[in-house]
Amino acid sequence: MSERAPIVEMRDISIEFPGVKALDAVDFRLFPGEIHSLMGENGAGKSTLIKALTGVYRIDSGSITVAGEPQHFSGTSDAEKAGIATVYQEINLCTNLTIGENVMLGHEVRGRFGVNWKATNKVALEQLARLGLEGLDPTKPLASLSLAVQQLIAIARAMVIEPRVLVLDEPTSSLDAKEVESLFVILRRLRDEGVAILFVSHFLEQVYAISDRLTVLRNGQFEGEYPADLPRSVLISKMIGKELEAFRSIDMTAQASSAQRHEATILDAEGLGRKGSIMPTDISLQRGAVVGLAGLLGSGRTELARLLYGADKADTGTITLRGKRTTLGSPVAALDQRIAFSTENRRDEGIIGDLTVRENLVLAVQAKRGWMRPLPRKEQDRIVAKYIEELGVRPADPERLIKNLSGGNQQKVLLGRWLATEPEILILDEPTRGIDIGAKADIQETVLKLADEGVAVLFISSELDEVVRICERILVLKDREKIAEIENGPDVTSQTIVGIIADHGAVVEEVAS
Ligand SMILES: Nc1ncnc2c1ncn2[C@@H]1O[C@H](COP(=O)(O)OP(=O)(O)OP(=O)(O)O)[C@@H](O)[C@H]1O
Repeated sequence: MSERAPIVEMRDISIEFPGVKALDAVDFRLFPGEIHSLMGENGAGKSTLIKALTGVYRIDSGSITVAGEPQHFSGTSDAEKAGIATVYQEINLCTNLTIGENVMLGHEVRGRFGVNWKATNKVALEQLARLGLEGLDPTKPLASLSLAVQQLIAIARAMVIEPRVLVLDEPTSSLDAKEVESLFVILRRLRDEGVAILFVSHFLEQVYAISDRLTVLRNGQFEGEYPADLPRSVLISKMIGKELEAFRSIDMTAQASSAQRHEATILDAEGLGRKGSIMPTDISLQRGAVVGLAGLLGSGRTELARLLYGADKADTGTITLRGKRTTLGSPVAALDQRIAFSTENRRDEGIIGDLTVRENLVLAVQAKRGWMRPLPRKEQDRIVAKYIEELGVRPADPERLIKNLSGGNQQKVLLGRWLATEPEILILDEPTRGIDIGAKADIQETVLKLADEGVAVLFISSELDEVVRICERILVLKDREKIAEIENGPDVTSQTIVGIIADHGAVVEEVAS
């Protein structure tokens, strides 16, 4: 590949934020017709490099050339003009418009009397067909599509400008396995047409499945550029800068410790359900046990969790907490009962960007005490120091605005916020999403440690491997219904769960149907 000229060449790129050198003399090359993954731990500088390439950030020094032309981006439209299109993690589409309007937004075909919708929809259809989505009707509302298909629409929209480079920042973080495969079919198709694709994901499996080459960043520096057949252990050690044995194997910890524990039921829900959200379900949580909720997106995992911590009201069933019938009217009432919930949706429900790491971390403790009784600063400092250390938040600066931390580090602060309330029941919804492999192991270990200390944990994750690794009991949900509950053991693998879901027989949505 390297005999050909790169379409993008970034040389010696540096970007500094107050107190952090986010990129330090980084080189990066992208070739036409390749899928290239940018790899690195949380905070390594991946998003910053992408933002430099897409014109969101100005570079402090270095040079960017696209197709041999030197570029000086002072905004995203400059990057677009140079042929660089971006699809961000949070899809920027308008749900109140049609599919065609979304694809063509800003590029509508105009006639003498304004927009010619017939012609616009025709072009939209061609764009969709290019991605193999010809089955979709451009005149239908966008809202009629699943989130996964909306993501494909976002790509169709990005492709309208006929870009030479397509940048995808964590495009798979809310897709299930089948949806990821549909996305990959489309990416391969575009690659084969000669588009250069830059891909960021924390899912190693996916990186290996889709990439031709990899660039690794570490601590804001260029670590290396490799073909994508680099052995995994080598890749990981390049990302974390240590040999792999520094990694702890925690596979057996869950099963060993669960055998020793006396498990007392702390929460027992019977027939808990809510119309349109989750069918009546039995679930019980024990002190010292990690119970997993597995299932595809939309299977009702989060909906069930919301009933357990009082965010939604159940319309059937009962909750017995510490032996007493209870109704939890709100999340604050749940906190009073020492039930904490960490959400998967860190941007909308979790993180408050304009507050510092310290303020974000103590928020739940403060809410629990009541806002009239401010937490003494000394106590705040103690809590903050403890969780920054335990969870390895980087940079370890409590006074930094949280919006300036990398996504993975924000996720760690969010987890710390709930741990700080010292819950007896901890509900974690996708706690390791967007988190690099080193930090993931740290969080999994923290969860097991909490269980060892007697906390009852409900662990929700789309990554079945992770559920199997740390949960001792697993509830499998499908189509808003519990379809199985299994004890974990040496014979249980992620394939066992996939099998349970597949055998249950319902049809998974086809992308273009
Ligand atoms: N706007 C900003 N102001 C100050 N510091 C920032 C800003 N954006 C990023 N940083 C810092 O720059 C460094 C690189 O962050 P970046 O978001 O590029 O990492 P990343 O590799 O994308 O991480 P993740 O995998 O967690 O998303 C981090 O230390 C981060 O805290």
